[in-house]
Amino acid sequence: MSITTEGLSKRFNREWIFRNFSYQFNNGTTYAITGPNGSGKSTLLQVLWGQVPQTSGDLHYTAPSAEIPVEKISQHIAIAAPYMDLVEEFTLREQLDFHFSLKPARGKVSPSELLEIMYLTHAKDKYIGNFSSGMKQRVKLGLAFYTAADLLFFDEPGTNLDEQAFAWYKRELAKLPEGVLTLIASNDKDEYPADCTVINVLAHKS
Ligand SMILES: Nc1ncnc2c1ncn2[C@@H]1O[C@H](COP(=O)(O)OP(=O)(O)OP(=O)(O)O)[C@@H](O)[C@H]1O
Repeated sequence: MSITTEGLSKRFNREWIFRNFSYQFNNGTTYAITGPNGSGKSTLLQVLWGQVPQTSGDLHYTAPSAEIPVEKISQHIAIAAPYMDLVEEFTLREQLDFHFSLKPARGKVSPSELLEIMYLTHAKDKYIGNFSSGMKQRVKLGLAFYTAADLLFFDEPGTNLDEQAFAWYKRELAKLPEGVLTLIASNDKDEYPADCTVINVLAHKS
């Protein structure tokens, strides 16, 4: 999967968040979206995954065989972001079953295997609403890593993770299969690979 933007622009009220952003995000590549608080990292990600409409410009998703229309892109993406909520009323096991009833798992990993991968088997019958913020973040990341998606979006992935969980996040990131396009919005260099392509939103304000 690749994403091509042509003159992509987003304005909230009178403020241009980014303007005339033309770029090709290539298949199998990892990108960091950087910029200070409020510069537009989350907005750019949300426009790129088709949730927030752009003010002007074009956005194209291309799979190896064909172009994918924006209304079908949700089948190809996985997202872990602070504003994407889990279902608080579900137990963890129910959350996993629900998620994988909507989207297939990467490498046919089973919910039990994913519980182990996330180091959360002990919490499988606990309600998500009673999880700590770090546990919730591990679930969001685990679901994103193990959904069979061509496009992965992470917004502030290290939020609330302790040292051990952060190391786990880095290991899982490094294990992603070739061919996955990964975008990471972050201001923390540790959250994205040192050799990835960095795009600073501030460079696209005009
Ligand atoms: N729905 C909205 N309506 C109006 N303004 C918005 C909306 N969403 C975001 N903004 C504004 O757009 C700007 C960019 O916000 P955004 O959340 O994309 O920044 P960010 O770089 O991700 O910030 P942070 O590092 O704090 O997460 C901010 O000024 C914000 O107030």
